[in-house]
Amino acid sequence: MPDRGTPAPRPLLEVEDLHAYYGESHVLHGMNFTVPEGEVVTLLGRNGAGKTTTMRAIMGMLTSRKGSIRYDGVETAGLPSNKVARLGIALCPEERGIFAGLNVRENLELPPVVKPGGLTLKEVYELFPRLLERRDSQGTKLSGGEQQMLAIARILRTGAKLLLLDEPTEGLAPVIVQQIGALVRTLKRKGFTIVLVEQNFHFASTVADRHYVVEHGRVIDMMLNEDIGASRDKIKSYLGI
Ligand SMILES: Nc1ncnc2c1ncn2[C@@H]1O[C@H](COP(=O)(O)OP(=O)(O)OP(=O)(O)O)[C@@H](O)[C@H]1O
Repeated sequence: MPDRGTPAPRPLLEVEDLHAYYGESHVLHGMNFTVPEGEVVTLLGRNGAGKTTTMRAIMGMLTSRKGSIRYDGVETAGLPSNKVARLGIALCPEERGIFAGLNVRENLELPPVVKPGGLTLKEVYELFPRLLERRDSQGTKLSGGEQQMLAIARILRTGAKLLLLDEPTEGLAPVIVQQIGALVRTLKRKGFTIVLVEQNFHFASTVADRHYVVEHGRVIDMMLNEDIGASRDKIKSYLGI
């Protein structure tokens, strides 16, 4: 939790005047935000605001982009996604990307280790006991919550330190959303830095240190989670809820 009495932690990710395009369509119009090391930061905003596109641009998955993205002081805006991954950034996409024909263990064995420090299978199973129980089940047989856990577990295998989680609670029952919340808090305690795209503001407020509000491809506001009580009406109007 940021404390105004102490200096802010150093920024791990700095996005500056980021523009991105799909063909002729100009989608990000100068995104600016900073992610301090060790924080959980959310990108909040309505459908189509540009949150997923921002994650994909950070990951190097969009070729048509301009502006600056610095990770740990290194400019990454011109790098392809495999090089971005090797610096220690991983994306868990909204569609989860589980290999349906492979079982849990095989899905966990697939990701390449890009940096030392990735979780071993044993460590993954300690963190996700449910995945141990389900280790021989095929991807298609998993519940939505189990799939989401597997998708997050997979990126923890890589050794990444900055985790980009795109709508991890989407379509999940409240009890599973709570489990994802507990997981996010555990990952923060373990020292990961997390950027979370969320439409579920209630969930976001239970895990995040700060929130950036995205509208029409720009960040239009930033709020510390500790101040969120006073900003509730403003947020409701931003999100149309
Ligand atoms: N592959 C694509 N080709 C063309 N336009 C796209 C593509 N993906 C997204 N867009 C457009 O870019 C804009 C931003 O989309 P983006 O998915 O980043 O928004 P979002 O804030 O993540 O919303 P959502 O929650 O709906 O995913 C939208 O207008 C969307 O229609």
